[in-house]
Amino acid sequence: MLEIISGTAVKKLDTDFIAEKGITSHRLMENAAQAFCDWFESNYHRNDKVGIFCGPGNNGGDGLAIGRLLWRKGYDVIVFLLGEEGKVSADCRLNRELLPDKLPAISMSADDIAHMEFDLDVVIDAILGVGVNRPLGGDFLGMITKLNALTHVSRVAVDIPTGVPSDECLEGDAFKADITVSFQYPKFSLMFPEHAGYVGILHVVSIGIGNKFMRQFSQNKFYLQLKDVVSRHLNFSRFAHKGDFGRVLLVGGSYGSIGAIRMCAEASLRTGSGLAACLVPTCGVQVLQVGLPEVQVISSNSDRSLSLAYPKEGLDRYDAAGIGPGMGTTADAKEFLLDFIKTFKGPKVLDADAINILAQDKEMQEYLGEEDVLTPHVKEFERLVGGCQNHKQRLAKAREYSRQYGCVLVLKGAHTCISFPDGTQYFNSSGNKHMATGGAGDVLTGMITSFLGQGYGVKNAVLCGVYQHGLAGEIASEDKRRGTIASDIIKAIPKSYLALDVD
Ligand SMILES: NC(=O)C1=CN([C@@H]2O[C@H](COP(=O)(O)OP(=O)(O)OC[C@H]3O[C@@H](n4cnc5c(N)ncnc54)[C@H](OP(=O)(O)O)[C@@H]3O)[C@@H](O)[C@H]2O)[C@@H](O)CC1
Ligand SMILES: [K+]
Repeated sequence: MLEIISGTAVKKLDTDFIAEKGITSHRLMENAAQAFCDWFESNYHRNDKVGIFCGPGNNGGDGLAIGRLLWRKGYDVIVFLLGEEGKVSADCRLNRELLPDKLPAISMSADDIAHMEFDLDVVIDAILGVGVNRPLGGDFLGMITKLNALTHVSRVAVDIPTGVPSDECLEGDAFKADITVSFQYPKFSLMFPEHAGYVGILHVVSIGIGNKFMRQFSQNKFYLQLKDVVSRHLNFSRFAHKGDFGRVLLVGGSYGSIGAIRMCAEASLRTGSGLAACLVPTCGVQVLQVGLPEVQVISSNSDRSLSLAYPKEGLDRYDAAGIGPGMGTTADAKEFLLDFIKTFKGPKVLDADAINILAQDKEMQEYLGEEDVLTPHVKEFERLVGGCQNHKQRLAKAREYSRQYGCVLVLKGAHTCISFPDGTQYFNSSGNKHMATGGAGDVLTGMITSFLGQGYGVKNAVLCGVYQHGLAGEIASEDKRRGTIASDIIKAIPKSYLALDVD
């Protein structure tokens, strides 16, 4: 699994790796440039006009090597050089010298930056990488402002968009990439929503530094990819019966919000649960029985909201429970939740209104344990822990919350962050913007609950659930784009098993 290490550790990683492998730093830069070009070739045509903007450090060195390699492949390349002569790093200088004579390279003066017009199809930003140590100003800011204003170009950042610090939140402006191709591991700050408009779509390419080597820089932060979840899935034999696939109970719904629990239950079934039952107020019984004939429905003896008057016998029949979607936060619902948490002994996922209720009742949080999973979005999370200045602080608080209460915390977002009580954090790589739609969270709750019910350990259930939810979203939106709705994600769950090659 890919480690996410600090941007400031890169220099040491670089020198240690070079020393251990007995290679030159130039070779490592060449590997990086080659990895970028391999990705570039499968995404851009040779007749695209490519401008590569190269700064004075090693990020600029990468850009120069990329220019040389793309030019050799027949791309129409032009290189622009920025930065003071005195600051040019050794490998950057070497790559300047290696530029073929026929490859056009232009040193940009302050005057050029102000007045030059660019006629390009693709802009490659190799001005600054993880070495940025202050907000952009002067010529670099002028250049970035100009590049950001260009229309009808595709903007690609090398390693990290110029100006974005690798471990902190951006101050001031930065290059606004459509795509960022990051070397070896995603830099921590690429996970922050504050940087979404600068990073664009993130690709991580390997430059040959093995995981074993990266581990010594570990900060217990990992990037969750497809290959990391496949082996975490359980295999079921031909003789498996519905009991083996688990019985799950989805708890929630209130008058006008029965759809949430329906989506949650349907997602559980599509994820493979042998049996799904819903516990809802009576107003939801008919709706569910007609709308989703595969579920069993039990109800509390109250019409519009769940209440203490619910059937407690037989709860131990269920292997896992998902609680909260559409539940509301009425006094009845609060009483119900406290009682249910005390009564139900199996693993459970708490979502939506269950989290809102927990946030109002600190005492209830003391009942959380290692088999419990909380799945808040950012607003719900801040109701739990208080306001946060930025995502970096939010991630630190998520880690702390999980440690303090001994539960798993899934902070939902573009790179959903899963915090475990041992302090490890996993950042999800799957999913896309089209999943930002009502009900997508209910689907996730149903999926994680399903894996818990199928007998997955809590860690595997959450990692598999979060990754596959994103994958199903990607599949659903392939032909629907912004027209994707949560039910489409549910329908795509079976196909996501095909993509994972899990039967
Ligand atoms: N091990 C790896 O993973 C590998 C890493 N590789 C690559 O190396 C990159 C890191 O290279 P790097 O350390 O040379 O830093 P880089 O980002 O080029 O900038 C340094 C220059 O910027 C300057 N500067 C700073 N802030 C500034 C500002 N606001 N405005 C203006 N100037 C500013 C600073 O000078 P200063 O002004 O601070 O004296 C210095 O001159 C990394 O992102 C990746 O692309 C690959 O080659 C493969 C192996
Ligand atoms: K860059």
